Amino acid sequence: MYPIMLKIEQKRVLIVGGGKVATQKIDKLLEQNANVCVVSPTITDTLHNYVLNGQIQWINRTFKQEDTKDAFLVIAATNNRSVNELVKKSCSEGQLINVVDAPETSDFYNMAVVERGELKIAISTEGASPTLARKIKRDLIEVFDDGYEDYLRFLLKARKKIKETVHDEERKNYLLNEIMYDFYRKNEVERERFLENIN
Ligand SMILES: C[C@@]1(CC(=O)O)c2cc3[nH]c(cc4nc(cc5[nH]c(cc(n2)[C@H]1CCC(=O)O)[C@@](C)(CC(=O)O)[C@@H]5CCC(=O)O)C(CC(=O)O)=C4CCC(=O)O)c(CCC(=O)O)c3CC(=O)O
Ligand SMILES: NC(=O)C1=CN([C@@H]2O[C@H](COP(=O)(O)OP(=O)(O)OC[C@H]3O[C@@H](n4cnc5c(N)ncnc54)[C@H](O)[C@@H]3O)[C@@H](O)[C@H]2O)C=CC1
Repeated sequence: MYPIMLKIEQKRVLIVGGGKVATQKIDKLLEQNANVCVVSPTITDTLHNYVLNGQIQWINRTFKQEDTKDAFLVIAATNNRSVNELVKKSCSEGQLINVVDAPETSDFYNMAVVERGELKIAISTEGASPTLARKIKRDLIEVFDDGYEDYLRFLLKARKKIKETVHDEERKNYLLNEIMYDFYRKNEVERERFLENIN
């Protein structure tokens, strides 16, 4: 499997089924501002709230093959294997599909993700053990604490300024490596000082 980051903002995502698993996937899609549409005769209370708040669209009935038309990405998340298979069959070659109970027929898997601002660490076991992926995520949450969010903002600023102001290649590389020291991650005052002294 080929790992990438996918821009999903405003893209049409169809979720078939409105249960526990659908809700878990939709939460993550909404965080990335996807345009989510759910087809299902029943939905969870959480999804109901999203409908009331205008955050998702809900088609209140069972799946029809034409529902997949116009979707960029599709998740078949019903508790009925043959319905999920039909959803997969209804997709065209170019559509990305995830079937929650049939990894072998999916184009992509969802990953366990640790987010610290711009830093995203995604874990996959390629379907072998989603629970291990979740466990590793919990371990990484401890290692990569909240501080990484500010640190990464600093790295972005510093990198930009170094590229704009330092033209000597050797010094540029020196400075880009210098900011990797934990010292800067842990100390805001040192970060400010570093930014002021770039020349
Ligand atoms: C292939 C994949 C396809 C996909 O869903 O994309 C898939 C498939 C299946 N999951 C199943 C079960 C569970 N999945 C979880 C949890 C997560 N599952 C996720 C991803 C993936 N799950 C993809 C591979 C990821 C990888 O391997 O790295 C995570 C990481 C991300 C996410 O869902 O967003 C998220 C944790 C996120 C977090 O904590 O951050 C739990 C635990 C829990 O819910 O607490 C259980 C119950 C325990 C168990 O069964 O192990 C079953 C059996 C269903 C059944 O028996 O009926 C199948 C189907 C099969 O294996 O055939
Ligand atoms: N990939 C993953 O991460 C995981 C996958 N699973 C699998 O996910 C599946 C769904 O699990 P849950 O969400 O817990 O089930 P659930 O019972 O909570 O929800 C099923 C949903 O599918 C809807 N549905 C049923 N027939 C439909 C149809 N013809 N058209 C549209 N919607 C329909 C139901 O109305 C309900 O909203 C299970 O088969 C399970 O094996 C379970 C755990 C994790």
